[in-house]
Amino acid sequence: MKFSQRLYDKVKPIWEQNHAHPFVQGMGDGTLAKEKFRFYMIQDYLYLIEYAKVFALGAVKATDVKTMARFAELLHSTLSEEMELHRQYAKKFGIATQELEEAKPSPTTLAYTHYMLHVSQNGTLAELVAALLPCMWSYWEIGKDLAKKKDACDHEFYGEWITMYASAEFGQLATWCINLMDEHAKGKPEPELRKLEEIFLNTTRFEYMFWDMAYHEEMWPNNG
Ligand SMILES: Cc1ncc(CO)c(N)n1
Repeated sequence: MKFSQRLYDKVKPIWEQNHAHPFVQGMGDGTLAKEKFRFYMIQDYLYLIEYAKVFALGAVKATDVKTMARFAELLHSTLSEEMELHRQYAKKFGIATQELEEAKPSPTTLAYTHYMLHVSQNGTLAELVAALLPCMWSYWEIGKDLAKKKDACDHEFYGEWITMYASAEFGQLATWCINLMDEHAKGKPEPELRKLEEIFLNTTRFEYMFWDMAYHEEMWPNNG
């Protein structure tokens, strides 16, 4: 069995919870409150700034030029394409550039991004890939799932989001990451595989928490 299949089986129940989450379902049927999506967009923009740095670290840790180039492409496409989607949404939702740039991360955004950066800075390339894989893979799965729903891709607010994450281009990036994980897991002893599995599980848990944080527009307690 491929290592990625083992990872998938391990987190399947959590991914099912992601798909069933009212935030995700609300994007799919178009009923999600705009305020919640606005909150999500701002937090996700902050998330992507840190996430892009994980790709930069991937380029640093890559041991061949081809992998290095691919990480550089991912860094570029995150900054110019994925974050451009967010900037366009910000315009649509009346979020000024200044508000976007001055926004502060919620506890969940901070914990999630810091965990990913910690693993990426201190771990092996395989550990870095295990940390970022749930982000790409689970968004692609959610995108494809929502795109199947009637009219979802044409929705005034959520259609562009669904179209981007369901796209073949995004799918190719996710597939590349899945293959890279399998390549780097090959021949590794069981204790190392268990460590990779734990990292993958942790960022999967954070993905769920991110949806939940957005749905509840959760910042620090006591308005602090
Ligand atoms: C929280 C989160 N996970 C994954 C992605 C996909 O890149 C994203 N934009 N945001």
